[in-house]
Amino acid sequence: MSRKGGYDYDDAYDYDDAYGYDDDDQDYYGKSQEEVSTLSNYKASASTTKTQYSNHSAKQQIQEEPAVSHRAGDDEMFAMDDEAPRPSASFKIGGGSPKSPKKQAETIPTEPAVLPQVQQLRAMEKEVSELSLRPASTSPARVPKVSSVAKLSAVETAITTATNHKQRQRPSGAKPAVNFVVVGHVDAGKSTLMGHMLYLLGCVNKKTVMKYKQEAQKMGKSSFYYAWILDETDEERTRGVTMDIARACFETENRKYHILDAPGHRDFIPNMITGASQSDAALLVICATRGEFESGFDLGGQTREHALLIRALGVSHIVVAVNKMDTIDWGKDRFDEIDAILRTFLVRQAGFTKTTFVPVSGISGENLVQPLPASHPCRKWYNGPTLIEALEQLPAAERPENMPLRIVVNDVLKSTANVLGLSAKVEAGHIEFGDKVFLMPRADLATVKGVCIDDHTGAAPPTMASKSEVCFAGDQILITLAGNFENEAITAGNVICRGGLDCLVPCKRFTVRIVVFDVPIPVIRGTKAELFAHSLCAPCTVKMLKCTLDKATGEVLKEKPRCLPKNSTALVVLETDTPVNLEAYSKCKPLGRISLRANGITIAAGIIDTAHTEVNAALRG
Ligand SMILES: Nc1nc2c(ncn2[C@@H]2O[C@H](COP(=O)(O)OP(=O)(O)OP(=O)(O)O)[C@@H](O)[C@H]2O)c(=O)[nH]1
Repeated sequence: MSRKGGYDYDDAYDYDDAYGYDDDDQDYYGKSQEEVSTLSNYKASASTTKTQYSNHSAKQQIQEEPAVSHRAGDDEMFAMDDEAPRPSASFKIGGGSPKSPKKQAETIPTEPAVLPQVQQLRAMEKEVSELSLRPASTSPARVPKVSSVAKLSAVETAITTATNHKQRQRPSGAKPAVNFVVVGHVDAGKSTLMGHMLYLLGCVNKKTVMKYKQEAQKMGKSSFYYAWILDETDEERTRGVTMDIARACFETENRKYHILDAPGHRDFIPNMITGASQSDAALLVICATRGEFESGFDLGGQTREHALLIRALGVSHIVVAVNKMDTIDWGKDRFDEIDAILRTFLVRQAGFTKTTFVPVSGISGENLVQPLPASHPCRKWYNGPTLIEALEQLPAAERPENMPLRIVVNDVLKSTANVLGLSAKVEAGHIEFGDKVFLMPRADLATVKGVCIDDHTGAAPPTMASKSEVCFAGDQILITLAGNFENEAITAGNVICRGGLDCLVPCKRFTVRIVVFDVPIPVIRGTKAELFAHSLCAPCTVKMLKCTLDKATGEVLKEKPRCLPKNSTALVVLETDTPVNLEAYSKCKPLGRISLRANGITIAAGIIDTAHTEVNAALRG
């Protein structure tokens, strides 16, 4: 890529152009409730799936944290009557909790720590998008070791084997799908809020919720029963902490939603990254309780880190749920205070252009689905949307449906020597029954025996695709493949592609444009890190520091710098220990975004400029 004249980096970078926003940032305050569309007829669509991401979950130890003082009291939960739960303005709180975010609190930085870097990253994205020459033909998984000799010949076969497929268009009447990740500081109430919303939308029946309520009470965790709708493992329920990404779907009149509920605890950031890298939008859940918002937002709090990460991973649309409003009596002053601090950060530092703030209570269900009644204290000062209305207003994402097929494997649901049942996301292209595909990086040839959108309704996750339909970019799918597989070798982070020119060639070496986060130790040649991208996690080494770049202009500041201090922007060469499924951002955005973590912190994020696939070039002439 030519850098003649420098990159067109500009502090006043136009996010609107790059992300399709309008200039008129809609503000819901002051809008009458009547102006906001009412969305009462949401259809129940599906329940939840917990994706098993073994590498980043249960084995990790959570540090002890002090008690949280603002919880729904165990004995003070509203009683569940025969009707759907009613919002309760007089809902009380109390009780203790085994965990709290307070330990992570330090000081709020006085100056924007990452603003230029994030802007720089956005500028990088824009530039490579413009330079794109042709349509490019869940917890992350450690890359398994593969035999390089066998793999090379298999990859050669894939590159030289064109696999035919039919051109397809998504039916024009199909509802757009929105994938959104739910993020926020530990204990902000993410799972409770989403679980309650699924219940109110009719995706989870009352019997199930009652069962969870009783079981949670027995375990002394009665305030967590809505969270149990998403937190399905015993360990999560005992600890009251989300550890893995939980998936769920629901459908409204206009949209299909796929939720990825991410863990808030910093030990599980890699799992959160997996969710974020598959999402079009984010729901950031903030705890309005005094002291808790501050803990989450201070340096080291996950509100800040999550927001920066999701933006760096290409998520540009965000809705902020200001949760636990019941703990502050739905006070306008506190809401405004949070809005002012957080909006400034999200816009100025993280680079989001449009942010919608919605006051809610996940535990009582207020303002999630039904508008607040006129007598509600919040209605004195808030006439904006309910949470579901705010989600309905997220723009539909553009889908690269006619690009070369790229399907990222999130989970292996069933695995035998001849059949694979996978949970996956189509990032580009489309797929249907009978298609011949390759499973990278091993380049195993496979035939699609079943593929369908993952919107199951059963309590337990399915193991196989139940039907066959054409699935397109953006769809979360279940797919069944027939072939000859080495079971252990198929993991999350594998990518399904076609052969020939559309083949995704695994490689180890990448030139990447990164922004360095607020790191205590500079990045140097030889720095070891974990590279995260889509569902992948691979050990890597910084092999070369090519140059540092000017934040404003993108011009080369210094060739071959000796180190990259915090907040710098640079072009580096990374090498993974084994070949991985990534490609240039200009060819496929979801496969071209990476973040680097070392010693438990995120040290950089960036986009792939070049994937050095020599074998690809040689074979294709
Ligand atoms: N008072 C009150 N308590 C809430 C509300 N929402 C959640 N909680 C409580 O906050 C605690 C944490 O809720 P979770 O839903 O597990 O929080 P989380 O953000 O999903 O937690 P992690 O995923 O582990 O970070 C539970 O005790 C909930 O009952 C709310 O709106 N009001």
